[in-house]
Amino acid sequence: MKRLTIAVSVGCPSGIGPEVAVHAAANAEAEARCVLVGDTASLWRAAHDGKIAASRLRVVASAQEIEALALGEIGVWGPSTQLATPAQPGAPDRKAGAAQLAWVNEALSLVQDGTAAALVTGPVSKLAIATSGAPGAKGFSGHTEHLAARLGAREVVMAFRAANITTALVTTHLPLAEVPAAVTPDAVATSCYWLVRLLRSLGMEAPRVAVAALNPHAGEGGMLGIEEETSIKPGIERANERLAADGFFAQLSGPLGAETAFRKQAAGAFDGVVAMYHDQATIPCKLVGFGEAVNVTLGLPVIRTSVDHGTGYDIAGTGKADPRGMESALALALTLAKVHGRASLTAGAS
Ligand SMILES: NC(=O)c1ccc[n+]([C@@H]2O[C@H](COP(=O)([O-])OP(=O)(O)OC[C@H]3O[C@@H](n4cnc5c(N)ncnc54)[C@H](O)[C@@H]3O)[C@@H](O)[C@H]2O)c1
Ligand SMILES: N[C@H](C(=O)O)[C@H](O)COP(=O)(O)O
Repeated sequence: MKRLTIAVSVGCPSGIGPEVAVHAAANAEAEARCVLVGDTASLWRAAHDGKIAASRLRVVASAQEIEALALGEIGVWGPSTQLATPAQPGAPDRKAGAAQLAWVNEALSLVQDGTAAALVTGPVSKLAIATSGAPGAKGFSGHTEHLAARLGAREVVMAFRAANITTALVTTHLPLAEVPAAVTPDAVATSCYWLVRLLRSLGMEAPRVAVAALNPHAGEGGMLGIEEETSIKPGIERANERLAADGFFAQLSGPLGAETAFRKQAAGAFDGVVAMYHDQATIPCKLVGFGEAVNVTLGLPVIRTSVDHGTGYDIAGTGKADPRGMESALALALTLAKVHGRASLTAGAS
């Protein structure tokens, strides 16, 4: 059996990231060799609290040591940045913000240098990172934007996959007031294109995709907004042209009222929905799949998935955190790595 290494940045050490990461790594498919990147003391405490034998955690410091991990062993990346003072569950310390960002970058490096096949990220505090003063942290608004900038990705699309909802966003971490201007034909086309690519990677040869409207009732013939005519319809046309040029077939429908698009997808009429803004996608997705939905970044030169939930400070260290989101994130990363190899869903690769 060929095993693939998945590098996992564990997220805020005062949140539920370390516990869900250790738990999910302990239950991961045999083909996934997990290497956790975070504060070692927090990881050992999470294993102890989660009743996972400490003997299953092994500190590794090189690609060779990772390769040598036995079935059932969980790698802990020894060169990870360490905290100067122990993290307190549920009591985030902004000083840990720099470490959270460092772990993302360190786990990414393992993918970039070929040691790992995919990156899975645990939940971070955006505020702690953005205010940490660490190089590259100012203005941190999420992994999606950070990874795109760090990797020089020309296009990046945030997507979520739950049991019966798969959705890609046209805009991500943006104040709502700035959304209409950001819903451009190009942005709509990019999101449609990458959602089709994701669905194809998951085995759908001719995905059926609904493109949501921005305005109530799809603009009601212009009475309730014009973006459907000025941006979304031209965006769908551009997406169809790009997909055809790349030899990909898909049925793009829309703009459809967002409520209709998601309701029909949940009922099986569509394989995916393109959403115009963050909460238009995350509310339905997390309503039906919270705790097990996966956040996946499309367009990067690496495979990156993540949990759909946040740092859960109110339950950190209590044993209440549901690890299924991290388990699903590991499983999707493994699936994509098997389909694409390390090269990921990059433009040009099919
Ligand atoms: N992938 C990420 O890095 C990511 C994702 C979402 C939010 N965040 C960040 O997390 C912080 C807190 O955000 P929030 O309060 O909006 O969302 P949250 O997901 O942390 O918490 C919302 C509620 O859901 C519960 N919850 C979350 N995960 C759970 C799990 N696995 N099992 C059981 N219950 C769970 C929490 O206890 C809380 O009551 C913010 O800083 C936000 O930016 C990070
Ligand atoms: N938008 C995500 C969610 O709602 O779950 C979350 O904020 C994390 O986003 P990044 O993957 O960009 O950090």
